[in-house]
Amino acid sequence: MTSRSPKGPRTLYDKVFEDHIVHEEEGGSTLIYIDRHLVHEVTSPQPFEGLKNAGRKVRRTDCTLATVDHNIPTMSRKNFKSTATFIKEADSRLQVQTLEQNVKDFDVTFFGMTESRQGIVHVIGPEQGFILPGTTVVCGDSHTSTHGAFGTLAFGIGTSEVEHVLATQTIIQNKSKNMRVLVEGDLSPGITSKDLMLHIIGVIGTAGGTGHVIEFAGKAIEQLSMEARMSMCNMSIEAGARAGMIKPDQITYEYLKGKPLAPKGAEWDKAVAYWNTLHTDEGAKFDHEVIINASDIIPTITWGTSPQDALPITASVPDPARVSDPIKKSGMERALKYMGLTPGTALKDISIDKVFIGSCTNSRIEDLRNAAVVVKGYKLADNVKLGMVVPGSGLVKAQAEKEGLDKIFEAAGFEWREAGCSMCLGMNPDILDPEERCASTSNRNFEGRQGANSRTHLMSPAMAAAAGIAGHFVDIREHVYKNNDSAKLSISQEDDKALQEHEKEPLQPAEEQINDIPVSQETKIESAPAGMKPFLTLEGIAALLDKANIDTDTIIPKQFLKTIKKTGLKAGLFFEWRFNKGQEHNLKQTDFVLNVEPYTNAEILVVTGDNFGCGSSREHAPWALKDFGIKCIIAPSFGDIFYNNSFKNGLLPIRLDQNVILNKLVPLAKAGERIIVDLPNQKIVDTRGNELVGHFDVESFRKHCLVNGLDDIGLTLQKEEFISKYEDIRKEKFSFLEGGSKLISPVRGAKKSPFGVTAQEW
Ligand SMILES: CC(C)[C@H](C(=O)O)[C@@H](O)C(=O)O
Ligand code: SF4
Repeated sequence: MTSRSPKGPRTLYDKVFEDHIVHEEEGGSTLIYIDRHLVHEVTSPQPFEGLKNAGRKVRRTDCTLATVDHNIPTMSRKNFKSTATFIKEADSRLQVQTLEQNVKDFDVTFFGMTESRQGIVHVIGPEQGFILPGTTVVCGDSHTSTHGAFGTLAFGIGTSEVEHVLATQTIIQNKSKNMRVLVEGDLSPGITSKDLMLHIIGVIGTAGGTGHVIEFAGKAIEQLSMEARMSMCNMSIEAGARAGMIKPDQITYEYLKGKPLAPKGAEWDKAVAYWNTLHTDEGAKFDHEVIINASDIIPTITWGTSPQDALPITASVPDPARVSDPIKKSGMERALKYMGLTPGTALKDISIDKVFIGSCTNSRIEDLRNAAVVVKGYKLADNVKLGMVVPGSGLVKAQAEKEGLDKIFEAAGFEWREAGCSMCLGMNPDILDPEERCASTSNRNFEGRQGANSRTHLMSPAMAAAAGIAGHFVDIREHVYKNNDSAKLSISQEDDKALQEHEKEPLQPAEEQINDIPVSQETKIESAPAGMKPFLTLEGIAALLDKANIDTDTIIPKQFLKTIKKTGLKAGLFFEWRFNKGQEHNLKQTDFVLNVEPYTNAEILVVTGDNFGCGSSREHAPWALKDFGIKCIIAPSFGDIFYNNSFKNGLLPIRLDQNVILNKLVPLAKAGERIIVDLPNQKIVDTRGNELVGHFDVESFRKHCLVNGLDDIGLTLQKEEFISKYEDIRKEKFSFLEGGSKLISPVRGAKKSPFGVTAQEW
């Protein structure tokens, strides 16, 4: 088994993956080198603590760049004195201060709150030229996929993997499958890459890309700007993909040339010569291909609680009565109830309470320009309580102010804020009140995402801005622009009619996520290091979750991510489902399965729907499940990052065919009977010894680690010889990557920041 593709034409993904192989393990796992590691405050406290405890250092500080974004308030920093006084919320403050301390202790380049290069982690990296074509990029954040716009292999990782990368500059990976989304033809005027991506997710579904790396290709993609490409690749994770990629081209090079960390002179020429080889060869095979006709796409927004609930703006709220699949039907009913919507209502008739323009999907300068041109000369509608514009970085903010965009927004009644994640997930004070409806340019509309019981509709910046002006959703093509040259865009009635009938069934998710290797040989039990308990046989009660697309925001909402520890997360598990706010805001337990006897003692979750653990990379999800007592989850498919994170925490995720789950396991779960999961023999039996599942797949390396309770940082460090050999070759072949974030320098007049690090202005 090798992760190298056979001789012959290769895809863009094959090429980048193969150029980073440090060592191939038995059984298909591969150690790959990581060129760029972005770090933020939410997923880094535990890894840095892990390094400290083990006496390890950050292997390549030049390959690492940190900032603060999720927790920070977005109000004016004019009177900023210190983090201690500026961040009022204690847990948020502690997380930010912990990173401030860690970057000092580990000598990591950091854009803190006192300087203009701070911003959302996925905005600041490209802005500096830190992200270069052909590199491998990771971050403890699912939207790392953004950087695939440069032809990088970029993906989100869990907190354990953050520690692994900090310590070893490598990561253990299984090669994903290749998928291509070919977007043929031209996008119509006014249609953005956000509309295109929402449309694609609506077509393939949130599990459509699971186990794959998607390459976006075709004429419509080639015509997109770098910022528009980033918005698209950003949401590859919402399509379930490991990563999204677009081949680098002239547009990429023009964007990069002159950026502070982009190669210069002869190194630039050497880099471009390499980058020009980064494309899918003629005749290369994709495991899966989807063809989209760009001219089919009209402005698209979401109506439900999953990004795949996307419809053209001309459509109406869908009717569950027309859906036959019982899991889909009940999911849809639940979403409509949550969103407070009635089937048949025209999307354009839905009124809104708030507008959020920001997030790593749509907070770059082009996004702000597109929104500003819409609001220019208008005021927010009377029913709109708040419109917020949150630039992606201090540099975006400065550029927008130079162009006068802030004044346009403020004149219309929008609030102009400082850079950060803000209301995309509301870890800071920017949240919606219960039942408030928001036109949002972010990427996730999960239950509770922007605040408990909040209602999020995803759309492009221009559409969100127009909704703010009108007070309800509008078709941007009908917007009348004031004081500028943008003409009203025309709608082809025919196109609209065809698109109204949009209830397309998402494609089935890939039948297997990763090539599992059944293990026939006996697994040798080695003694486990302290911390991870070996996983052998588990006997326990199974609780049933009859739902698809259970995202990690639902498993553990954002307010529980502010911890700097891995423990004590049980209280937050399925928080919105397990608790209701009673009178005087006392928490009351609901009749959610884990609150009901005997399932309060469940050790196994049996999930009937696809894509359990989709969405965010938060390793807090497996931590919370483990803390509750869950040790094994059985589902038809899992979100890739969650699947990975589970193994790192001794939690066994098992993928089984939906029919097997329904026929063999659901009856026992409903009866509250115990089942036995036998990992060494890879089977499931009942307490009388009857076989329920004769064989389940699990990759041999993962099984080995679980059965032996092994820490994979220790294992990787034993490969030091291979890592340093790779680094020697890299220094020659990819000399233009050397130096990295260490080449960032403070400018003249830089001031000392309150925590003693020189503020870096640019
Ligand atoms: C906090 C972080 C782990 C998370 C992610 O991985 O996506 C966040 O950025 C999000 O958008 O939910
Ligand atoms: S998705 Fe939202 S919370 Fe996550 S990194 Fe992007 S802006 Fe931040």
